[in-house]
Amino acid sequence: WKGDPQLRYCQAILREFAKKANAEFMFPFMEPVDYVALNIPDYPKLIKNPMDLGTVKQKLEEDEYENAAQFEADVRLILWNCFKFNPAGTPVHLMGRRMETLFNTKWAE
Ligand SMILES: Cc1ccc(Nc2c(-c3ccc(O)cc3)nc3c(C)cccn23)cc1
Repeated sequence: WKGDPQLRYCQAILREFAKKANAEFMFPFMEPVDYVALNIPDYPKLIKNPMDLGTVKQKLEEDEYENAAQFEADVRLILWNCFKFNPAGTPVHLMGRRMETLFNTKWAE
């Protein structure tokens, strides 16, 4: 991925997501949803394709993305899962909206 400027930009976006200044709304998406710890046993019934930014970072570093579109699809999967499970207006849904806005802004650059 180091050769592909688009994938290099994906890494810059992950660094932006990981900034302490963004942690207040990024934390639910940084690691896989631990539905046991969070006491949401229905999660795996509802969300068939879990995704999180830790997994995205690992896939990028292990060259699993052929192009930036595949990276974008995984980031949007994180958001769709969030909006599907967390109803509109709930704290985590609102955090997802803030992540979505940040991503759309950086992705459009
Ligand atoms: C009872 C209840 C209700 C909602 C939640 N959501 C939630 C999620 C979450 C993230 C992405 C996602 O696709 C689904 C859920 N992550 C969290 C965290 C880190 C702390 C607290 C709540 N969290 C947890 C428990």
